[in-house]
Amino acid sequence: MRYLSTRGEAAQLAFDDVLLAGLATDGGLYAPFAYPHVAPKDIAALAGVPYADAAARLIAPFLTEEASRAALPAQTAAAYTSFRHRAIAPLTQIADNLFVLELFHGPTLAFKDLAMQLLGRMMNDVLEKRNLRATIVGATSGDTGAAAIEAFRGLPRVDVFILYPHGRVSDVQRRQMTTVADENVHTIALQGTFDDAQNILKRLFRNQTFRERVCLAGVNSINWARVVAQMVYYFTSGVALGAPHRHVSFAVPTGNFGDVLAGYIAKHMGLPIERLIVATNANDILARALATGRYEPRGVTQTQSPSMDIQLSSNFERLFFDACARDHAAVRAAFASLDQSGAFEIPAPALSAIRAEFDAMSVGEAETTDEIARSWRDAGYVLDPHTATGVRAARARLAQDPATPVIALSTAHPAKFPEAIERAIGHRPRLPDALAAKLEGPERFTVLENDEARVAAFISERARAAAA
Ligand SMILES: N[C@@H](CCOP(=O)(O)O)C(=O)O
Repeated sequence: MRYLSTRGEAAQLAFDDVLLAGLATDGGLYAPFAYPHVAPKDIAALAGVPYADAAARLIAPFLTEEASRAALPAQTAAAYTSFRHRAIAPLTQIADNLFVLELFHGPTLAFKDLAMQLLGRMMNDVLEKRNLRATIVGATSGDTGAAAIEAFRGLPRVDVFILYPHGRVSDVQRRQMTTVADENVHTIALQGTFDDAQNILKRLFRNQTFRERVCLAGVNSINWARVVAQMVYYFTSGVALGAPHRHVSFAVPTGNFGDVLAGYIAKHMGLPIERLIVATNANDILARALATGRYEPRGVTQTQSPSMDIQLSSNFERLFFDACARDHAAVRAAFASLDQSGAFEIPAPALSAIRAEFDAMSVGEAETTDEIARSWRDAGYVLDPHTATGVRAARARLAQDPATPVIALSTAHPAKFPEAIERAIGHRPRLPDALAAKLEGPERFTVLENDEARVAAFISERARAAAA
């Protein structure tokens, strides 16, 4: 399998190079030339298979080098040992045909661990094989940062710099990043929004001199390996509910569009998915884009689901690329228009293609609180505020099509957002003891203004790859 940039002007790469490259040099995102097909008998054969083995089977066709394919089973086996649930991603039913896929049993209590624990191992192996160092820079609205830090802390070949929006993540999310003492971890509180942080990150990737000097690598879902690792739980949960013999729908709380894109990849590999339902909070660019055909970010609104306080959803570019029949010029024109005039129109055939597979729904603050209270009252189940948007959207889908099961992705543990939970149900969920103890340490972070040059200088001064 080889990879091409959505914008068509960067070198075509093998998987291991894509893993280290992050964003393509032309500003596009890497995508595989084709999605590997999984035959119905091979989907059925995943029933009862341990999660790590299923991951190795499903991810292998995306790798280019034979040696990397050979190393994969050991990497997936190691990646999921730190999870607190034997099933890794268990399903819980909370209403008729409504299931919650619990993706928060990893070390940082969010779905990001499912991919990041594997990515850390894959990247480290490639760096060792090539005798290289890397400087990982990541942008986070709350969960990616902690997961990346946990996956890369203490690794001798890697320095990690995480940019988060100052004052816009929960206390638990912040402490998960700032109480880590390892010297290769640097946490930057950016005076801006997540979109500002991600914009800086993308500009750093397009600054060839900086990119080469620090051996820049990325772990956001701009990195294809993140998306591919997240595709696995769509298969395992779909199979648990009867795939390939039965269709299922998925409701996915969405900010940067990486998680729901992983569902789209699973569908294009052969998993029988009826609908992919995008759930957003008040930051509703995706719901508006699907409804109107105009992709137009507005100012970011702060909500009780901070990880989704995003207006510029990076991975929408990969979907748009496919929806435009992989026309690089159309992608370049759309994203140039976004840069220059702040919006682009989705061409009619592309919009129809997207609407054929996706629904979208924006869930407001009051509805989110109401959904947390309802699921607790009716099912005795505590949803985190992000998951609540997904469950709300799943209920709306079930009202239209009660016969097809809907799996709502539970993206984070409720204990990461105690205030939101207390507001809805009157008490705070407990953090798992091991994590609570870790968060007690002193905090270490640097506040930087929203300025690319300041951030670049901060990183250059500290990145060991730059000094080598
Ligand atoms: N919601 C994310 C934002 C970054 O998303 P990613 O999937 O591209 O890493 C977060 O919690 O940080």
